[in-house]
Amino acid sequence: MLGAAGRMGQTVCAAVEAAPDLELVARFDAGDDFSVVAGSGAHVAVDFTIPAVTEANVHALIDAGIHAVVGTTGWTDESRTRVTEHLAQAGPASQGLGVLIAPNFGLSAVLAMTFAAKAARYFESAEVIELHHPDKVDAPSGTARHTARAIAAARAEAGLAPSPDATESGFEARGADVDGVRVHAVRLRGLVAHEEILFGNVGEQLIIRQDSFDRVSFMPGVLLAVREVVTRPGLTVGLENVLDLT
Ligand SMILES: NC(=O)C1=CN([C@@H]2O[C@H](COP(=O)(O)OP(=O)(O)OC[C@H]3O[C@@H](n4cnc5c(N)ncnc54)[C@H](OP(=O)(O)O)[C@@H]3O)[C@@H](O)[C@H]2O)C=CC1
Ligand SMILES: O=C(O)C1=N[C@H](C(=O)O)C[C@H](O)C1
Repeated sequence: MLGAAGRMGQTVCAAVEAAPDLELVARFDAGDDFSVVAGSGAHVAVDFTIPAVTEANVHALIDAGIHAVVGTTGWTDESRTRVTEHLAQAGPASQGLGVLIAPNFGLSAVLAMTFAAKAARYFESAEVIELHHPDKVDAPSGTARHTARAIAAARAEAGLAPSPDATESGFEARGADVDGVRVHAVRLRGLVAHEEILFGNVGEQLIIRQDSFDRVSFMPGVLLAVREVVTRPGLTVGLENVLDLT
């Protein structure tokens, strides 16, 4: 487990230790030598660290011949491409390795994203609001970015015009622009991880909302990914692929 002492890391360690078919063989954190992982005999590593280090961790795991399940945010098209290329060029010890990166392992979040992508083509307006605990270091959330990109792709495929918006000044109040979809981030003590996707037409509105009230909500998805990644060579992005929701 990479990031073992973190909020997600501790929860994953407990879930793995409670799973009869899995064994926790190494806990790795900031300042530790990577030999803790490389020499552990691990088949699969789970990374919940920080955006600044997660890509380097994945490259080190590929070099060590260890499959990777990644929940850490901060991934870009470029960093994902580098992982795909590394997997393709990997030596004999790393042949057939799988890397599964998911912006969200919660079933409610994965379903919300899937439903939003399906709904996107039918509405003139679409915006995303993500709401999180105030200790989160990045904004907007990886989940909200993934959601907005999927909405944008569906809108583009359907030939929709940009969401109407007459705003002339004060654009900073309109949230981040993710591929033309506005994303708003709330940070509030008491929250864990929540997302609302709003769609509007003249005279009607659809709101899709999901709430992770506890980090245990991510664990079935993380454990499913740990079991599945060994059967999926190459890079997989999004748990929706494992759940057959695409
Ligand atoms: N995909 C999903 O379903 C979910 C994704 N996340 C994402 O997971 C990530 C972690 O979230 P969370 O657990 O809340 O964050 P935390 O800050 O609680 O945990 C991060 C952990 O990573 C450790 N760390 C920092 N640098 C390194 C390093 N170089 N090598 C190894 N470990 C390091 C930190 O140690 P230290 O504190 O000593 O620096 C800390 O223990 C975030 O990007 C978050 O957005 C979160 C929840 C669900
Ligand atoms: O930092 C968090 O807590 C979470 N991060 C992920 C994200 O940025 O989407 C997943 C979930 O929202 C919790």
